Amino acid sequence: MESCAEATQRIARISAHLLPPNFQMEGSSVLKRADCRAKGGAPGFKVAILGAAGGIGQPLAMLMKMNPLVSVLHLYDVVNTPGVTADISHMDTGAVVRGFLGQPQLENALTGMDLVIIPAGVPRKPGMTRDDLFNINAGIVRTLCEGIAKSCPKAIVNLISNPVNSTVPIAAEVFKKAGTYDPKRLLGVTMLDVVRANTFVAEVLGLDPREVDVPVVGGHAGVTILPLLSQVKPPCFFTPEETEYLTKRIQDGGTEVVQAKAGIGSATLSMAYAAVKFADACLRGLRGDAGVVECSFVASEVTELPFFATKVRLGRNGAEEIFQLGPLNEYERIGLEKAKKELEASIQKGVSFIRK
Ligand SMILES: NC(=O)c1ccc[n+]([C@@H]2O[C@H](COP(=O)([O-])OP(=O)(O)OC[C@H]3O[C@@H](n4cnc5c(N)ncnc54)[C@H](O)[C@@H]3O)[C@@H](O)[C@H]2O)c1
Ligand SMILES: O=C(O)C[C@H](O)C(=O)O
Repeated sequence: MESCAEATQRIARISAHLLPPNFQMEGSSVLKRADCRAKGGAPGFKVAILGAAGGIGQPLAMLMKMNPLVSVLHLYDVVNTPGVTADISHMDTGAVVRGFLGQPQLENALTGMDLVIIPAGVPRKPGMTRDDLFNINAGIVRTLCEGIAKSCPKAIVNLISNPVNSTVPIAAEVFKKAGTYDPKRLLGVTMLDVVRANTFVAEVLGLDPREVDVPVVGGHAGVTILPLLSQVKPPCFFTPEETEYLTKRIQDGGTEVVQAKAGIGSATLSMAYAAVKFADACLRGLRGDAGVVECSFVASEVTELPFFATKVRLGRNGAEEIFQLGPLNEYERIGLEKAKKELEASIQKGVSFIRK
């Protein structure tokens, strides 16, 4: 007759074999890495998502698990990562998934990472601006970036948390303080503006959005989002009414979603899609692919401001080349002046938050 202790040991042995080898929670006693045949040694990059249990974090984690360039995926949040990690680890794709819960596990979540994607922080509710998120999200971004400076100072950082126009300068100041700042490796994610611009322009022109390329420059809030409709590919012409409609719709795209969600939050699914599109471009750059170009909010000398979103070429070191704005029409020149005015204040607010 099997004793109670023997039965417990037998069940533990069976469980260890039933659990997928690519699921691990930091501190888990059920399955030790040593018990697994899979060691996560497949070629590819190590990616961490900070804020992985959130509205963006979950679909982003799912899509990154599907990315063949990712060999190891670390999911960090202050809540709910055990469930998200268990769930995503059942996907039969190559990346090994590990979950990390709470501040004491931040260091392990970050150690050895090539790319860190940050969608941690609170989202907007109707009636709020992105700047209204500053008070909460600035502190979150500071803490996470201190962790990056300590545990993976060479990682490329994709910063999604709003207000991006201020959180990127905050991250830069944290890295400067730690002595690890490399401007090429810190990228504010403005890809959703490009994704929206491609979609809305394609709608107006009657084209497939996948054939359309709209540069969106400036920053990521209201008038700082500046679509350059005069530079759309394929080359096309817009009436003044179309230009006004498209510019406003692209600038207010985030608010359109916030209002439609009516208090539940802001864009999550389209953002996860955009974040993966951008992260994939960063990974292709890291791999050494030639000609990887996307828009991003980065340290820049394109204008007199210290940060600005333009097209950048992504390479082994991050944003290796920053492209100039190119020829602007009168409408865009006026938009640029408005964008710079608001951006300057947002950047300064971020810098002061750390320097004060
Ligand atoms: N850059 C963009 O284009 C863009 C687009 C959409 C949303 N956003 C921003 O992304 C952020 C997240 O949006 P969401 O809809 O996923 O919000 P959410 O509230 O659904 O998820 C945020 C997650 O962050 C986690 N979090 C909070 N503090 C943390 C900390 N200190 N460390 C780690 N994780 C922490 C929360 O637990 C939560 O799981 C918001 O600031 C939002 O405004 C940016
Ligand atoms: O609008 C928001 O608050 C979220 C995000 O910045 C967006 O553009 O959808």
